[in-house]
Amino acid sequence: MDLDTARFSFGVLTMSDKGSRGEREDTSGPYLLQTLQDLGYQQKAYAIVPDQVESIQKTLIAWVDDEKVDLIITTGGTGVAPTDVTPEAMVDVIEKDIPGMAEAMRAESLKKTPNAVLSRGRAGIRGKSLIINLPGSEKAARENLAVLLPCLAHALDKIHGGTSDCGV
Ligand SMILES: Nc1ncnc2c1ncn2[C@@H]1O[C@H](COP(=O)(O)OP(=O)(O)OP(=O)(O)O)[C@@H](O)[C@H]1O
Ligand SMILES: Nc1nc2c(c(=O)[nH]1)N[C@H]1C(S)=C(S)[C@@H](COP(=O)(O)O)O[C@H]1N2
Repeated sequence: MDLDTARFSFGVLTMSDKGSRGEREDTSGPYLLQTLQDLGYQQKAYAIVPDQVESIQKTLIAWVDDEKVDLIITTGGTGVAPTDVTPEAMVDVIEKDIPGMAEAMRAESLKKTPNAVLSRGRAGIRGKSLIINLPGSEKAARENLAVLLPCLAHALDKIHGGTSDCGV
C-alpha cells in the first residue's frame, strides 16, 4: 500500500543556544525541512529555540495542540552536556513513548560512531502527533533520520487510526 505522505504535515524544531542567539547558522534544521519536503510531507512549522525545557515544551505543545502538526522532528540537545535537556522536555509532552524508534537510531548509529550512545533522544506520541528527537549536528541528524524514514508514513497512518498493513 503506497502511503501518501502529502496527507501529513510536519515541523522541524532546532534546539540550539548558539543558533537561537544567531551565533551559528542552523544547517541541520533546513536540511531536515528539505528532506521531508522532498518526500512529500507538508511543511507547517520551523523554529529555533534555546536549550531550555520551558521553551521546548511550549513550542512542542503549541505545534501539537494548536497547530495539529502531524510529525515533529527535533534536532539537538539530546546529549550529555549540562545544557542538553531535550529528553527531559519530552517527559511532560509525550503521552506514549516509542522506545523502538530511539533504540533503532542508536543501534544503527553505533555502526558509525561509538559516541552514538551519548544521544538520549526519544520518540513518542502526543494526541495524534509523532515527535522524534534527533541529535544536533547535520551529520548526526541525517544519519538518525535515515533509520526512521522508511517507517514514518506507516507510523503516522497508524497513529491516525489508519489500517496500513504492518506486514509490508
Ligand atoms: N542546528 C545545527 N546546525 C548545524 N550544526 C549544528 C547544529 N547543532 C549542532 N551542530 C554541530 O554539532 C556540534 C555539537 O552539537 P551541540 O548541540 O553540542 O552544539 P553546541 O554548539 O555545543 O550547543 P548549542 O547548539 O546549543 O549552542 C556543534 O558544535 C555544531 O558543530
Ligand atoms: N548517527 C550519529 N549519531 C550520533 C552522532 C553522529 O555523529 N552520528 N553523534 C553523537 C554525539 S557525538 C553526541 S554528543 C550525541 C548527542 O548529540 P546532540 O547533543 O547534538 O543531541 O549524538 C550522538 N549520535
